[in-house]
Amino acid sequence: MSLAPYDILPTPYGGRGAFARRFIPKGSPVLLCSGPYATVIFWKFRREVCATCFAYAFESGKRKWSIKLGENSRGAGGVWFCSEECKDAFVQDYELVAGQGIGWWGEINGAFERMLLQMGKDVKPTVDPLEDITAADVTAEFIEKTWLAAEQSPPGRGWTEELSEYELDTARFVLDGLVHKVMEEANPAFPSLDRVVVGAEGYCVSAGRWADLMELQDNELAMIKVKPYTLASRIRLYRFLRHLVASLATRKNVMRSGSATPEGTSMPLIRIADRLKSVLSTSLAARALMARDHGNVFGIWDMASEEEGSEMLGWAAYVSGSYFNHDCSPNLKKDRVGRAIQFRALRDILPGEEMCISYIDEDCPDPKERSRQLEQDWFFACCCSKCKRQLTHE
Ligand SMILES: C[S@@+](CC[C@H](N)C(=O)[O-])C[C@H]1O[C@@H](n2cnc3c(N)ncnc32)[C@H](O)[C@@H]1O
Repeated sequence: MSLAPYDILPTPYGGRGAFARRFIPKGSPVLLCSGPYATVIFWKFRREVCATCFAYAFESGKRKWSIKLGENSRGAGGVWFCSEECKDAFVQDYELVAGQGIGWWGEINGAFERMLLQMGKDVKPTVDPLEDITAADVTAEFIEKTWLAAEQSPPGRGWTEELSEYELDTARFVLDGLVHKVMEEANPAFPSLDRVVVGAEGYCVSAGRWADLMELQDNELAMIKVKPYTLASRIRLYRFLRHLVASLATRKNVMRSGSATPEGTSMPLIRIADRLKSVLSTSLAARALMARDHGNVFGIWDMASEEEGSEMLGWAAYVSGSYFNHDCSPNLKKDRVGRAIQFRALRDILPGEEMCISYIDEDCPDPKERSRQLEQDWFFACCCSKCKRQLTHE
């Protein structure tokens, strides 16, 4: 029997949601997700935000964090932390075999940075017809054919095409998700994957597994209909990641990080690089992750109050937290607690009641304006009872 105070069940308006199994008093902690499955800290904040607990250096009176993992040379990759404990926790999280280190992780991120150095050099002007599609062109069949064509064209040599900062951050998010997928396959006994406990914080879960992430509703078609240019962008990111992995495979014989094989190569890197290459040989996994990005991820915000104007530092996929649907009169609130995200009851919740957060500013009194925001930014038409009530009484 599940330890959660709610069940995940189909909703009358499609997809699934969380329904209270018992009476939940106001203020009770309902769920604590200890960490996300995939994360990205915006590149411009990489030195200011701890990669483990997301602490923002400015809030501690510092310009940046000084504890770093990775070499100092240009294009070597790197990641910053607020403390040695956070650095150790990061290594533990990515270590395939305890004590072997995460040299392979540095190599992959270094390769990413080297691709950035090549970007924009010797670019031959090309016209991508996908850039000009309109909502009328977008059908499930068209999207399918476009992805198929992308996976059938092999990764060329070198990468010079420019990607926007947002695209690069999305590529880092997707890469992090794929890395977790292949780590999970390489070591299915990874101890932190399925942790579930009930303690003072209520029902607590770990990041979950790829299969859990894939259970979430995807909104590929809905999003591309609203923003047709995202199809070209997603295909570009897929091609970029294939290039990245191809470049790893050709460098493997000169690597010395991680544990050495008799040939002097890095075993964990080869294992991960080969698995990444295989996972990107079709578009399935990268596409599925992108299809669940918008609509399921949570922004990582600094801790400043709303009046002070808080800043978004990145975004993260907290799988278990993503089962909560939106309601314009929510009964749950969420708070970030370091790397974790916690959900609490905003009021008493009755058995059988759906448990929802708000994805937007629910104080907006105009239901049409709220619907517009949800359709434009979240790609769905709101079916909550407040909207239904307000819209039918107009
Ligand atoms: C974070 S997920 C919530 C879990 C999702 N229902 C599932 O089964 O995976 C967000 C998606 O749920 C659906 N959704 C959430 N709140 C909704 C609402 N108030 N009305 C209609 N659909 C909603 C939309 O499809 C949205 O893209």
